[in-house]
Amino acid sequence: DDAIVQQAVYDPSTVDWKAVVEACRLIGRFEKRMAGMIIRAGYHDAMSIDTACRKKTPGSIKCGGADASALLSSGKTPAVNEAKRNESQHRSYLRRAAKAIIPIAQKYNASVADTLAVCAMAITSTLAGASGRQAPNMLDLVPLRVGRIDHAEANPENSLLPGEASLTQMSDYWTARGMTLEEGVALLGIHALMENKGCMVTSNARRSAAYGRKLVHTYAKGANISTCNPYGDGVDNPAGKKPVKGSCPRLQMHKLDTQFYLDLATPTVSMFDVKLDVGLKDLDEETYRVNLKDITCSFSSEEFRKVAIKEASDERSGDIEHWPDGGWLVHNLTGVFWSTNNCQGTAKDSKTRANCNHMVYWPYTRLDGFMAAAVQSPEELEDAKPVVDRVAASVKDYMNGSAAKWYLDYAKAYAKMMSVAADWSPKAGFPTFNECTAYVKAGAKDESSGYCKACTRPATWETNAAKARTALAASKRSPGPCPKDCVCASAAAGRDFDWKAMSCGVVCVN
Ligand code: HEM
Repeated sequence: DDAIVQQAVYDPSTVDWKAVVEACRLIGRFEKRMAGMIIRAGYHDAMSIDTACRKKTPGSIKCGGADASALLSSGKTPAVNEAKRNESQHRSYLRRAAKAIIPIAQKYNASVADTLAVCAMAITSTLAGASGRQAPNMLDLVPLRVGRIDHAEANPENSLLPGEASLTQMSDYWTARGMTLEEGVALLGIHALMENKGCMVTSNARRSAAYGRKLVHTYAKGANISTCNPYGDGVDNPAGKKPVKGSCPRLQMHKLDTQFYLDLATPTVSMFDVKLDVGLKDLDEETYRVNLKDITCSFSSEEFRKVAIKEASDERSGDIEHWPDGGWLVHNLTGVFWSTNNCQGTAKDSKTRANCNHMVYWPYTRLDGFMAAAVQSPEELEDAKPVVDRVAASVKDYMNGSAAKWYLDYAKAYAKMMSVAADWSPKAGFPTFNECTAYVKAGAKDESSGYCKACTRPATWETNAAKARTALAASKRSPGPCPKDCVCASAAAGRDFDWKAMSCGVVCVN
């Protein structure tokens, strides 16, 4: 019956979006690294698209898109579980994002896909921005449509761009997904958030036999190593200490500005492969100690650092083979190496010189390195000139332009990316983020409408970071069966949601 199906349609206008945004910001304030992880999760969710499939069957949910399948798909193999794929392994970021996002969606009766899109755009405001300011909330810059429908079925495998792709492949990749190359370049500026930007303070970086003679974060025995973002193991720095300011001019951790483009435009950039094929348990004591520092350095909260230390020590003692999905150190990164020679005053371009005050080694992807080459040494690239020129023009634009311009372009591109292949509810629309505060609660069912009864916001609504902590801790529970009194699941029948794989929470709030 049409009327009943219509009733079951997801209506994003009933969601208290302002509260959703606030909840996302609490997550970011609790652990700054969660910003990068959630932003990356949004990207992986939205752009895992089988473009041939989409061409053949436009709008088919099986072809991929921003449907929260990155967070909801479950199963034993990568084919049916996006979190188990290679590209999802790094620090288990998809799992961490799922644990933060799903409870928020449940609480506010929003789709998980919408919650992920909204959070990924709002959480930027928990990071430092350009010139000592706070980075903007991207939702303040552009409107974001809501009404995405969730699908717990995994999006197609092998549909994300590998880190070693060429510029031509990158151009084709974005174009096939309805995005422009320029939008892709604007999005990649987010790689400013890649981990360990200036965490470690030492001049003793060296080549390591254990790492195949690659330059890594390995240091001469007894080197005086300190971190700009002190970690909380209680040995070198007191637990929970905030990142140091002032004495660490190279610290870029948790800072969202145009540093990515400035780096790409730094003279004497070169790339090398870091094949981390040695597990923690095979490292000598000194190297292990430094690696531990390095690992914990990129987290801002004591809680996440403790987990990182525990998991590293479990891996070292052989209790877990890898952490926790088999992805601890096995991912292959391409390092991008900047000589600082030209920073001492020989560089012709004063703007560039002024901005190359970073460590000699920061991790970026090989693709990022190719983008640097488009600016530095285009003759070395095999890509067609128009592609190289377009990449170089965009990079230079952001290098020379104001951060405000990049923020705006990035926000536009991110909102578009989260929308191009979404499956929309007929009630999709643009929220003002100031809508009603009503939401549904578990247990009671309004017989006349078939929905859960609306209820008012409890007086004890969470307004502080301590509560975000609780939410995170609670979210570590694996999804259980629907509570007995949760009679509202049927209200979501029209939403094509896999209730077996997930808890019933998208409708029912515990
Ligand atoms: C299109 C080509 C892209 C490639 C090849 C790529 C690849 C990668 C790789 C290899 C890493 C590092 C992981 C590691 O250390 O093992 C990374 C990190 C990251 N990527 Fe991308 N990425 C791409 C696009 C994007 C886009 C469009 C976004 C979002 C707008 C994004 C957001 C991030 C973030 C935030 C991180 C750091 C996450 C963290 O805190 O660990 N990436 N990416």
